[in-house]
This record gives sequence, structure tokens and C-alpha cells, in this order.
Amino acid sequence: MEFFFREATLAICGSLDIEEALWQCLLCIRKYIPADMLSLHIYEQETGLLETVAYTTESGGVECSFKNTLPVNVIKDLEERRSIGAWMVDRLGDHDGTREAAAYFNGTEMAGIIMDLVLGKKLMGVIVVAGKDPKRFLPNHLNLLELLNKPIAVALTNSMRHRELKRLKDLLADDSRYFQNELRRRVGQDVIGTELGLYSTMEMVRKVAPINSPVLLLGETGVGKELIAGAIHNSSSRKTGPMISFNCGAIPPTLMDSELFGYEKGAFTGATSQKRGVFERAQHGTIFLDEIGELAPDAQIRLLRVLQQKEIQRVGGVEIVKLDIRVIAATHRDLKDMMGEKKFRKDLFFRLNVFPITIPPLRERKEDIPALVQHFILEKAREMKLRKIPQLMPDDATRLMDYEWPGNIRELENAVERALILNKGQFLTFEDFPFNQMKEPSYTGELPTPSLTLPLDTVISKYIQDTLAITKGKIYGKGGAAELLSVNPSTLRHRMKKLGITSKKTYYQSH
Ligand SMILES: Nc1ncnc2c1ncn2[C@@H]1O[C@H](COP(=O)(O)OP(=O)(O)OP(=O)(O)O)[C@@H](O)[C@H]1O
Repeated sequence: MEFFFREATLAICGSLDIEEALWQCLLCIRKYIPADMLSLHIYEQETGLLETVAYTTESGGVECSFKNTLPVNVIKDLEERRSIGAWMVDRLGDHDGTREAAAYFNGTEMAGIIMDLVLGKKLMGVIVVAGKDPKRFLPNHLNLLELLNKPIAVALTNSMRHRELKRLKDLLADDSRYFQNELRRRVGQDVIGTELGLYSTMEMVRKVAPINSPVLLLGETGVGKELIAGAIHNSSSRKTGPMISFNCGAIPPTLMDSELFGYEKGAFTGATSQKRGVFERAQHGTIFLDEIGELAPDAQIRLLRVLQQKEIQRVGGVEIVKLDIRVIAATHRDLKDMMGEKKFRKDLFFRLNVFPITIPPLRERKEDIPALVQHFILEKAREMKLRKIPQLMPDDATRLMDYEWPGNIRELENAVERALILNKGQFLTFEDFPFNQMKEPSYTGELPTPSLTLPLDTVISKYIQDTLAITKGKIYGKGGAAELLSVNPSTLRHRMKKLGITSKKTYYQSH
């Protein structure tokens, strides 16, 4: 008896895969009980469902998940019985509690021993030992099986936990794939103005993207530094890896280390599990350190060390994690000034400043405004699920181009979103936009007002031609069209070429 118990317990607890454990158990108990098949069922108290999780014959076990609702009389019996006693039926198909499950594994004609599995006071499930011939089971078989009640209940619980862990792991992997795709989609956002105002910026991006050097993005707030960082990542060989953004100004100094480097379980009170820091999360990808100028002096030292040694150690850990990451930093601050004031470390500056790219403010590339507005109208209309996409009022297009945009593209984006929310008709108006804060044009002549019904490109084309008419075809220098339109002369020429506007002075002098 003792030998039977030991051998069968080892067999049933030998694997976390329930079908394997059940099969081993059958092979073992067959020497003592004339069984042809075993089946294992979980009982769900809340729903009254019986789930067949595995069954096995001599040739091998099968994992499954067949659920059937137990009849009320069987539930009542089960709930009241709470015994570990086993009992017999001549035909599994004749018993209300086993009929459906037995039909699932073709066992309705079989004789069976049925035993509730109980741990503590909780009814975990049921095991059924089935045999082909009726009346083949004897009372001593029942006694032997009852010995195994606890080991089988424990094995069932462990394997169900294992199954739940596997399910959660699959869910996590699925979530992770989804978020990685989302991240890639966001990182791969369209950059507007690559052929106009951001032309030279994008030239630099194209040059630096394939190499692994650190990049320092400089520019006012809202000019698109993060977007450009995404464009660099996306054009690099790391594009299938993660791009992790970290705002150095948004984390209190006390949390900086654990956010950057992660921590080990038990490193401090509240560290209930291991957490990876942003450097580790960016492994094989790119880390974007935004607002680098806001980094506290001691955090600057630690960042410098990471950049030099290319490895980190989690807080409270001993393991060294080697890093394979590309660093892109950004700031709207003047780091050279900060160095002069000893607020930013020189050594860190030189590490980061390998390839600086300055992104011009929107007021210096107003030629991008119409396309940006159009881009945001489409993007926001899609997000807001608008059925009709409103058109921009030509009047407003010119007024938007005159505004200085201190908040740059983010401000423009918000203005479009607000206008869309307030919009009532076919045309998008910027009625409540603070145009009165616009800078007055720097010339005294009157600019023509474009017609309200023309497409945007036509309006811009007309606008540029009318301005050229005022300057008699002069583009460059004082009083030239570029100055009147507050754009870079070469950008204006590029735009004129794109819109098919002639640059011959004689044309404007004769019109
Ligand atoms: N050229 C562009 N084309 C399309 N969208 C842009 C462009 N530049 C910026 N944006 C959008 O404008 C918003 C602000 O851009 P981003 O966050 O990249 O600016 P930032 O310079 O990093 O700002 P901050 O300095 O405040 O962190 C974002 O929604 C971004 O998608």
C-alpha cells in the first residue's frame, strides 16, 4: 500500500503538464486498479461548471478544456458531500454528473470510479477512473484510489496555476507585440515640411541615422524634436527595436536612479518585484532623453558614466547589464550658457554634442504652415471620427501664416484641434484664435486678400505672386518678397518652383 502511494504520487506530481501527469498516473495505477482511462475535471463553484481539463488512455494524455453545466441536483450533492470518498457507477452515461463529460471522451459505456478531490475544505474537482467492462471495479480499488486524493488535488491545483501563468504569459506577449507596433506606428509619424522648411534638417537626419553616434536635437519647445528623434530611429538599423522616450525634467531626483537604471526586488521598501529602467527597455533600440538640460548635477554624472561604459547596474543589484543603445538627447535650453554657469557638465555636453541638429522654429519656416494645417485637420478629424472634413478658410490660411507661433507646431496643432471642436460648417475658422497677438507685417503696403473659395495651394501661389508683384520680382534682400513673407529666400524659391511660379523679374515688372 505504501509503495503504491509513493509510486503513484511521484507519477502524478512528476509533471506540470496535466495530460502528462495523468498519463503517468494511469500507467502506474494500472498495476493495481484495472483502469483503461482517467479523466480529470475542475469544479467551478461560482458558475456550477465542470471543466474537463485532461483525459488519458494507455497511449497518452490529452489536454482539453471542455466545460459543461452540472444539473442542480448534482451541484447540490457535490456541495453537500464534501467527502473524499470514491464511489462506483456501472455506466458513466447513466449518471447525471458524468454523462456529458464522458460523452466528450467517448466513455459513456464505461464503468467508473468517481472521486471528489478536496484540499482543505475546498472541493477542487473530480477524477474519474474508467474501465471497459462493467462491474470490473472492486471495493479495494476504491480504497486504493482514496489514498491518492490529496496528491491528485495538489497536482491539479499546481497544474492549473501553471496553466494560468502560461495564459498570462501569452497575454503579456500579445500585449507587448501590440504596444511595440503602436510605438512603431507613433514613432513613424509623418514629418511635414521635409521638402521645404525642414529640408536641411532632414538632410542631417539622413546623414546621421545610419551611424550609431549620439545626436543632440536643439530647438524651441514644440518644434518637433521628439518627432525628428523618431525619424532618426526609424531610418536607422535599430528601427525594429524599441524607441524609449524619457523626460529628464519630469522625474523627481529621488526617483531618477530607479527610473533610469531599474531596481531589483527588495532593493528598498515597496520594491516588490524587479523593474527594468529606461536604459534596459531601450536595449537594441534608441533612448530619447528629452529636456536633457533639466538633469540634476548628480544625475548628469551617472548619465555620463553610462554613456562612457555602456553598461548599467540596477539599484540594489550586482549584475552588470551591457547596453546596446543609441542615445538621442534634446533640449530647448542653451547648454553652452548652462556650462558657463556650471549648471551643465562640460564632459557630458561633449559626449552628447557629437552631432547637433538645430530644428528651426515655425516662424522661420512659415511655408510649412499650410501643409501642417492640412495634416492636422486630417489627423484630428480621423481621431474625432468626423464624417466631413472641413476646409480651411483661405483668409485664415494667410492669417495663420502671419502669426509668430511662439509655441511652434504644438501650438498650431492645438489651434487646429480647437477649431475642429468648435467648427460648425464646411469651413474651418479660427474665430477665437488670438490673431490680435499677431506680429504686424513688416511692410507698409497692402497685401491682397485671396478669394475665399480657392484651394490652399492656389491661394498660396496667388499670395506669393501678389507679393512678388509688390516687390517687382525681388526675392532676396531688403524689401524682397522673402522678407515681406518672413521666410528664408531659398525656401521661397523652392516653394515657387514647386508651385510653378516664375522668378523672372521682367514678368512682374511688366504686370
Ligand atoms: N514637422 C512636423 N510634421 C508633423 N507634425 C509635427 C511636426 N513637428 C512637430 N509635429 C507635432 O507637433 C507636436 C510637438 O512635437 P514634438 O513633441 O516632437 O516637439 P518637441 O520639440 O519635442 O517639444 P518639447 O520641446 O516641448 O518636448 C507633436 O504632436 C508632433 O507630432
